[in-house]
Amino acid sequence: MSKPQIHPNWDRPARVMTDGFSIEITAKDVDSLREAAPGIPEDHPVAITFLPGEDFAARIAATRAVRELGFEPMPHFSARRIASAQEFEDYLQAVVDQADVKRCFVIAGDPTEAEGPFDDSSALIGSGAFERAGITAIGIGGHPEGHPYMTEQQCWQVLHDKCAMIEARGMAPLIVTQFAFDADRVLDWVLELRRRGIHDPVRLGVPGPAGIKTLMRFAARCGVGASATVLSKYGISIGKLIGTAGPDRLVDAIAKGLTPEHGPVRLHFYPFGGVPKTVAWINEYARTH
Ligand SMILES: NC(=O)C1=CN([C@@H]2O[C@H](COP(=O)(O)OP(=O)(O)OC[C@H]3O[C@@H](n4cnc5c(N)ncnc54)[C@H](O)[C@@H]3O)[C@@H](O)[C@H]2O)C=CC1
Ligand SMILES: Nc1nc(=O)c2c([nH]1)NC[C@@H]1CN(c3ccc(C(=O)N[C@@H](CCC(=O)O)C(=O)O)cc3)CN21
Repeated sequence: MSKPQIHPNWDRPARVMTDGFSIEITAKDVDSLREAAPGIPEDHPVAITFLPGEDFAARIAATRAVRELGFEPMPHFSARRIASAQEFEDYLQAVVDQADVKRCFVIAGDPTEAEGPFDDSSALIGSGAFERAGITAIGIGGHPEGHPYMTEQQCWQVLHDKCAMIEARGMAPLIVTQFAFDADRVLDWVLELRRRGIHDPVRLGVPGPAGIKTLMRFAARCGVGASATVLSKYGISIGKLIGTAGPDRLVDAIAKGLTPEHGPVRLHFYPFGGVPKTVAWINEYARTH
C-alpha cells in the first residue's frame, strides 16, 4: 500500500529551508489569512488551532476559508478540550463535509483534567473516527524540550506508539514540533528520533517574527525554553527586550545543521506577530537565500 501524500513537495528536496512550509492560524485569523494569501503558495498546509474561547462555528468557518483560498486545511483537535464523542465527531464531519479536510492534527491540550472522555491524543486516534471520515494523514506533537509530566523515555514511547497507531489505521503520521528558539536542541532531537526508528516526516516549529514581549509571553505560556543563552543565539539580547525579532538565525542554523540523517524535515510557522508579517518574512527569506 502506498503511503498517502503528506505534501505535494515533500519528496523533492527543499531549495531553500522555507520551501513547502506550513503555517497555523486561529479561528480569529481569517481576515489576516485572506490578506496574506497572495504570498502563500497553493496547496500549502494551514493548520487551524483549537483554543479555548473559540466556538465550533468559527473554527469551521476558518477551515472553510483555508480551503476556499486554495490551501490545505489541517484542523487541530485538542483531546482534553473536547466535551464529548458527539462533539468530536460532529466537528470532524463538519470540516470534512464543508472543507474537504484530509488531514488533522491531534494534541492533548493544556487543561490538567480532560473536559470530556478524551484524556490524550491517542484516545482520539484510537476512536477510529478519523479513518472513518476519510482522513489520510494525522499530525501529532513533538516536544524537543520534553514534557512537564513525562520522562524522556515516556515521551519517546508515546510518540512511537502514536505513529504506529496512525499507520496501523491506514493513515500517514506527521510530527509537528512545539516552537523553539534553539536550533541545536531541535536538530539533536530529530537525530534521536531517527535513531529510535521513527522515520516519519517532521515539521519543525518556528516562531514567526513578533514583538519580543509577545514571544516571551508565548514561551512562558507554552513551556518553551527562553534562557539568556538561547535567546542570544536567536538574536535577542536580554538587556534589550523592546522591538521585534524574527527567526532568521534559527532558520539559518536549522538549514546549516540538517544532514541526510535527519530525514524528511520541513518548517511549521507559528505566526505570533500576525500571519501577514510571517508570510512576508518567509518570502523575503526565500528571496535572499
Ligand atoms: N507547558 C509545557 O511545558 C508543555 C506542555 N505540554 C503539554 O502537553 C501536551 C502534550 O500533548 P501530546 O503530545 O498530544 O500528548 P499526548 O496526548 O500523547 O499525551 C501523552 C501523555 O501525557 C499526558 N498529558 C498530556 N497533556 C497533559 C496535561 N496537560 N497535563 C497532564 N498530563 C498530560 C497524557 O495523559 C498522556 O499520558 C500538550 O497539549 C501541552 O499541553 C507539552 C510540552 C511542554
Ligand atoms: N503547551 C502549548 N499550549 C498551546 O496552547 C500552544 C502551544 N503549546 N504551542 C503553540 C500553539 C499556538 N497557540 C496559540 C495560542 C494563542 C494564540 C493567540 O493568538 N491568542 C490570543 C492572543 C493572546 C496573546 O497575544 O497573548 C488571541 O487573540 O486568540 C495563537 C496561538 C497555542 N499553542
